[in-house]
Amino acid sequence: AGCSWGYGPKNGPDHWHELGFPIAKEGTRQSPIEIKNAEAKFDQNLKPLNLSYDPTSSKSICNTGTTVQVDFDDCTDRSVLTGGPLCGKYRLRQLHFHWGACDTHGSEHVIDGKTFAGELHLVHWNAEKYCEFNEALKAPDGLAVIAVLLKVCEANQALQKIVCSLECLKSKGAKTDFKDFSACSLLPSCLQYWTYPGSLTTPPLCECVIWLVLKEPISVGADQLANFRKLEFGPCEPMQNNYRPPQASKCREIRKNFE
Ligand SMILES: NS(=O)(=O)c1c(F)c(F)c(-n2cc(CC3CCCCC3)nn2)c(F)c1F
Ligand SMILES: [Zn+2]
Repeated sequence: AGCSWGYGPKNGPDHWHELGFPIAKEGTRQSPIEIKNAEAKFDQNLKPLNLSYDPTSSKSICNTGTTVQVDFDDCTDRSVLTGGPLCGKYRLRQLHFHWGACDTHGSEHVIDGKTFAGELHLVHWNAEKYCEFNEALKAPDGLAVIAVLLKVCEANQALQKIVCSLECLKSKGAKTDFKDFSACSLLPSCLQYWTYPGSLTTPPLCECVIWLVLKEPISVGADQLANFRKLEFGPCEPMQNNYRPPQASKCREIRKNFE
């Protein structure tokens, strides 16, 4: 079954196409991409994002072996995203992070040539149109992921609950209860965004994501981010640089809801 994918020199993004995910090379809407603001088209028909998250829907937090992830109860419409370019109601399933070995890089999306220290992804799926998540993965409008860029400056109080739980999540597969977490507390005050059709940024790289990249980053403290790097991919392998670099835009249109 070959070696499983990761972010190392032998199983990282440049190898994913030969590890069972040919779409990595052959896909037409792969993510992330570089966003050039001047080339993004303002679309007045784009609605504001409408988030309604129930803090009691958070369940657990785990080290998946490639990221740290908070899972939510997505069996009913407890935490949903509507509006923006979306048709229908998208249920929040999980949130997770990507980050670098140092504060100069680690984000997946690159904005006008600028990389950020990390990126938060809030993963939603179209529960109005599809019966389950794995079905939504096969549809061009199956998922909606909100991407929030992380910039290193003052510490972020809303992140602290996640940072505090990291010490018991060091090893791959570690998992613990994570109740009453307010996902919307992680969002910046301004929800202006760029949007484009893309994919999961990790295998299986399904081309099922409507991306919503927020223009305003959130802050993260240098020591908060240092705690993320104490997690491990595997024994003695610090979890860092778990990001995919920008992929070919292949003449996709990027729209924005701000001028
Ligand atoms: N970076 S991203 O693009 O925001 C992003 C996502 F949007 C995801 F949905 C996943 N994802 C992966 C699985 C496992 C499934 C395991 C069985 C096969 C399908 C995937 N569940 N969610 C993911 F890993 C990820 F990185
Ligand atoms: Zn992600």
